[in-house]
Amino acid sequence: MIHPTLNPVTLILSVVIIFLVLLALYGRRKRLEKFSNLRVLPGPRGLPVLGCSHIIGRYNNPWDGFSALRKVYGDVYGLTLGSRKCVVVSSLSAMKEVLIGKSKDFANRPDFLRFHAIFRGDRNLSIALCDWSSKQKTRREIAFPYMHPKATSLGINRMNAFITNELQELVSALTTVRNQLIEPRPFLLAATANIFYQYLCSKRFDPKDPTFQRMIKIYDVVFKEIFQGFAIDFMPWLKIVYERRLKELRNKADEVTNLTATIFDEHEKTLDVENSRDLVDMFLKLIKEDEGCKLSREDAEVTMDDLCGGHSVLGNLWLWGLYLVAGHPEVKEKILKEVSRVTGNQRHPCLKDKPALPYTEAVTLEVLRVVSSPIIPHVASKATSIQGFRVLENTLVMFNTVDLNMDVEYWHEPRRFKPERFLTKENRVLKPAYFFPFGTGKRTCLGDGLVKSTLLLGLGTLVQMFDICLPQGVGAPDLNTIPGVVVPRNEIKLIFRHHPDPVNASLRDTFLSSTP
Ligand code: HEM
Repeated sequence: MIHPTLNPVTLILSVVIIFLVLLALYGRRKRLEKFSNLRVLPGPRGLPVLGCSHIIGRYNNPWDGFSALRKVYGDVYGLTLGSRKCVVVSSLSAMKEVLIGKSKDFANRPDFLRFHAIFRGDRNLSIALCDWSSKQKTRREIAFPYMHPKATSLGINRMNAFITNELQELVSALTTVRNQLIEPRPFLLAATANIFYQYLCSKRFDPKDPTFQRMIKIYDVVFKEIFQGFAIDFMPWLKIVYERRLKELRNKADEVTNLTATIFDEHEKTLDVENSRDLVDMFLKLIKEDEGCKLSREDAEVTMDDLCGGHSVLGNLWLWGLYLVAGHPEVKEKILKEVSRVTGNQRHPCLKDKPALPYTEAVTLEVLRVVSSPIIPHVASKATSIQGFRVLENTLVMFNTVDLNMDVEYWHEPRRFKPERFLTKENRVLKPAYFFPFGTGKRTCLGDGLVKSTLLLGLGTLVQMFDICLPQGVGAPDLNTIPGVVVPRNEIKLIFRHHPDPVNASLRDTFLSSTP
């Protein structure tokens, strides 16, 4: 019997609402059932507001903190940093599960306020720090082949030409300060910036151009920002305190943005869709011709900011490389011997020489291992699991590659700088599957080709031309303090001496006659 105050419409609505509530409850139960087979992540208990930030904050290098916690909680553990749920993965199988096996579940990036500030207020404009989307798929599909030219292609010839020309410029610049104790960083950054701008945008700057120098400085600041963890990342309510700093960062990034916009304007005026000159042209062509294309000019510009900014990462890695080589005279000797044999010291090495330079290539891999650049954190786009542990949506995943690259299970004497570990008995380069310095899977690095090529020729050429030395009284690099520290904490100083005769005498004379 219908209640006298209940009309049929109200009744039907009530039934529908009850049905929907039951359905939602059933769905939730099903999800919980699916999840109930999963284990709860072990990990330290956090404090209100701070989470476990106070534990990690005790260490000089956060990766030391994450490694210490691994000893207590295992290869996969959870912790909160501020208000963010995080998982730290340290074993090879867990990393592969996240990056390859479940790459779809973990394809997003952290939503840090700093990342928005660096990329025009919207990190999704950037290619490295955006969440996964069809737009990201499109721009990776264009950028990836361009950044990885085939061995016999025109692209590799261009890459080789830009690298070798800039190395000549660099040798000239270093010749003017030979035998002096110098900070090589600005020299290296100018060289890598010009390699990148030429390869990506067909643009070369005079190293003394103030706009160029300012741009390099800005990228240096921005790059340091990206690689440092800040309280605001995990406690976004600190925004009020950081407001000024975020604004400064945004203003700096805007200067670079203006430069890129000018480069795009110049390209647009002379665009020939049949003959793309570079990656800028390829993006402009796509935007012009493909009506359904989700990529805007702003997306393309910020993508270029992002890729060109990679020169700063490479400059720092190269600096670490020179420091490590200078601190290991036996390695320096072997590079010199190999390069001299291959070039006869009548020329500098080029990319065609790569197969004949296995030792120098092994040195580049050893530099990458020792420096152990962290993989940019990933974020779970849905509730999922790692190694049977429950992981909630929006959880941030950090990869402890420092532990992996220093694990005695994989590496003999991991805290020693030994390039030979990457060589087979037949003197061939072998990169083991447990070593992936550029990440792996859906969001793997786009710059690895340029990085490996520049580092190979950069180390080979500079060792060929100079006896690179540490300052007197400075001991060999301490391999306990370098891993995970992408930007050297203290400015590295080196001396570039000319080799005594007869090593590369003719090459050296070329530079001496052309420099004051
Ligand atoms: C100098 C040494 C470098 C190292 C060791 C390095 C390493 C890495 C790593 C580990 C990742 C994360 C992969 C992942 O999340 O799974 C990454 C991402 C990325 N790298 Fe590099 N990188 C280097 C230089 C560069 C350079 C020079 C460029 C630019 C040309 C570049 C462009 C990128 C981009 C765009 C991504 C993000 C890709 C995406 O999210 O889809 N990297 N890199």
